[in-house]
Amino acid sequence: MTWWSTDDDEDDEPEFDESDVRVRPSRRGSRPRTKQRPEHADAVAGMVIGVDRGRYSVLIDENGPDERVITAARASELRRKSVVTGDHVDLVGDTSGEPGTLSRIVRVGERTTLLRRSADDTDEVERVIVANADQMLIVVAAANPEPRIRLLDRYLVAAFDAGIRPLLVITKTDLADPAEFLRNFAGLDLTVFLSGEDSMPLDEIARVLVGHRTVFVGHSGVGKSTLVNALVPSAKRATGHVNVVTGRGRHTSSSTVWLRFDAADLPDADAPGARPSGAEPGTGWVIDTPGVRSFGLGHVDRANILRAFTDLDRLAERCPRGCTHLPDAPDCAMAEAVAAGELGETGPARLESLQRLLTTFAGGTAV
Ligand SMILES: Nc1nc2c(ncn2[C@@H]2O[C@H](COP(=O)(O)OP(=O)(O)OP(=O)(O)O)[C@@H](O)[C@H]2O)c(=O)[nH]1
Ligand SMILES: [Zn+2]
Repeated sequence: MTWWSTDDDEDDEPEFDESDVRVRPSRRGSRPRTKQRPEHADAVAGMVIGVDRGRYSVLIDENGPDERVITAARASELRRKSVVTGDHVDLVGDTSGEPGTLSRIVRVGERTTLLRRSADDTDEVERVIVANADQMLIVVAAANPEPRIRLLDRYLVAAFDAGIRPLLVITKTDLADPAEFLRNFAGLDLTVFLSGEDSMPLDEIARVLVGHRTVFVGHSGVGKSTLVNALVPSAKRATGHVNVVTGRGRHTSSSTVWLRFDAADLPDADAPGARPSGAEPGTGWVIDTPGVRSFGLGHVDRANILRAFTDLDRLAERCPRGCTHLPDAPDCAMAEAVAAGELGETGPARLESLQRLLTTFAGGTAV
């Protein structure tokens, strides 16, 4: 997985039934799992950044001299294999991107992460939001609307389940002090940015965006658009109904919008001495989710929640078989270790967070 300990073996990775081919080596190295299709040896690599009625917008030669967005369809040989935004794909046919041309996607690369949601918590049918994002930036307001613990829990579970590292931005700190709210999450290893009307921590956020694909999520009215526009000034023109990604793409019906983040585009980046904290130059992706109104978690596997709490998860093998790890679980090794102070000062808060998430969201059998 992408951000927690990777020393466990490969069996712990989520299994995506579509991942039997890969076009890029995974970060785990290159096990020879590729099904070679020599007939497409000359295929061009790209990344899907929009899906609209069976047509895919694919970015080719990212940051290169021939960068372009082309339109593609799925080759019939892919059969029922799905193609979603964020997928790394291989293309054949006309990849020029000239108006009216259509390329063919012949391979889909193995996904490192997959962010999904259900329609509601009882629905096990999942919809993919984005593949291969490695961070989720959760935007919560300190007030107006009031922050809600359960809502943040919900985002965290979605991130943990996807194998994505969560980050938190608290906006509107000029209206209220979020300290009390944040105390509920003290046990989590969560990076928190505080943002107010006249004090947006753009350089600090920029530093975590460079080199990453970060999905932005947040409830309506929390100031997500304000933040996105500040981080990606060119997005200003793009808010509303037309989503321009690189100036060439138009993607209206997918629930995600890919915006290129470039640290050099931040306000005052060129003014001498204007950036004492100095965001590293570089680019990344801000993936906005204007169409995502809710995060149903009917598909979530409790093992994925546990895995986000590496220190506690390790103790689970000392638990009685079928232990729920909840407050009423007899002889739970986690509770015993925390009570014995084995997990340090933040141990109790971490266990409480884990129990809260397991109680509220985890389906499936006890592990
Ligand atoms: N006081 C204060 N107001 C803010 C701050 N950030 C955003 N706002 C205001 O909050 C309101 C909502 O901001 P938006 O950026 O439109 O919120 P959003 O999360 O994109 O909401 P939707 O557009 O409904 O998805 C706007 O009136 C903003 O000006 C902040 O840090 N402090
Ligand atoms: Zn237990």
